[in-house]
Amino acid sequence: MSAATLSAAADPLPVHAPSRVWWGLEQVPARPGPSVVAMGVFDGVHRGHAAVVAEAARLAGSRGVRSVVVTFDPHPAVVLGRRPEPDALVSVRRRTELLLQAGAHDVLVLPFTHALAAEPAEAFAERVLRAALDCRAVVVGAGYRFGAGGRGDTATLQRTLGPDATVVAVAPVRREDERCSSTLARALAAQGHVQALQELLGRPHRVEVAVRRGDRLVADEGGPRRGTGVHLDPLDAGAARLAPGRYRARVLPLGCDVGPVLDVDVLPSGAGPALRVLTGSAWVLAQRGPLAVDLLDRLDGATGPGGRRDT
Ligand SMILES: Cc1cc2nc3c(=O)[nH]c(=O)nc-3n(C[C@H](O)[C@H](O)[C@H](O)COP(=O)(O)O)c2cc1C
Ligand SMILES: Nc1ncnc2c1ncn2[C@@H]1O[C@H](COP(=O)(O)OP(=O)(O)OP(=O)(O)O)[C@@H](O)[C@H]1O
Repeated sequence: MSAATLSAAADPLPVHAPSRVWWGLEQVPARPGPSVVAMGVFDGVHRGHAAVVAEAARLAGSRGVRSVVVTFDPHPAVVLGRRPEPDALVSVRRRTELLLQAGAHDVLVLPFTHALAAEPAEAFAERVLRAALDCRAVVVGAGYRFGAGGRGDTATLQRTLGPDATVVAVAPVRREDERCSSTLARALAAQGHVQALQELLGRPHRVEVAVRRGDRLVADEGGPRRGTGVHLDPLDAGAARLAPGRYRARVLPLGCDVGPVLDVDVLPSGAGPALRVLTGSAWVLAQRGPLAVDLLDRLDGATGPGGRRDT
């Protein structure tokens, strides 16, 4: 379909309208305007995901329409019992932010339920992509499967959306010799390989925290040692459990892009990472709002994949 045909279609939401996040299909406006859709889970928004979202944004831009990411939460593998526990790399709220930063105009978060898992791929493409989102093109990674039994693929999308629709399969983005995936990213986080994780994500892995006030243990002047510092509470339980240990991290007021590099402990804990800064406590306590902790290096001897030291 030509750009002219697409722009001639009724579009009550102009392409320059502010970005939106729709929490469920019921929040999608009745006539959202034509779209280019990128589809998948996108936990952590790694470089492979970013390539898919960027391709959707590029196609949408060339056609004068909006790009919409359709994402599922919780992860189908968790809902279907293929993974034992919720272990997302980032919360779904942060995921939506990262998807918008990667170039999506809008994000549709669909609750993944057993009922949805049973829906055939064709029915999903018809109901959500075509009817709700007026989708003119779909972008997924090569080999992406969806729908009941995982039977939907790019051929299913082409057949259901018709010959005028464009279906793009993005070639696998790799880190070293491995395909980037959220599974790999979660494994690197769990092993504390934060440098490798940064290469995979294209940015440092971030944990957002609140400073626990009135709980300062011991002043850190005189050098870091266990039992000193300020506790930081993760803002949401979505972050995958990071390997306990000592890290070097850039600590930033949320929304800013400058801040000091501090030593941070990730403490063993039952419910996600609880953190403690060991240096710069005075700076941390002087901050008013929540902080972002961008993990840069492991300081206590973790080795990278293949035996390479991560520090
Ligand atoms: C619309 C839709 C999207 C899906 N997307 C994903 C996905 O992104 N990643 C994933 O692992 N499974 C996804 N699934 C789950 C599988 O495709 C499939 O439903 C699941 O493997 C259930 O298979 P079963 O019927 O053999 O149990 C999706 C399912 C549906 C219905
Ligand atoms: N390395 C990659 N290169 C290109 N596209 C990718 C890559 N990884 C995932 N995609 C695509 O990005 C979208 C979202 O990916 P999705 O989260 O479903 O897969 P994933 O990263 O392999 O996650 P998981 O490991 O949890 O299954 C899908 O369309 C998927 O095919």
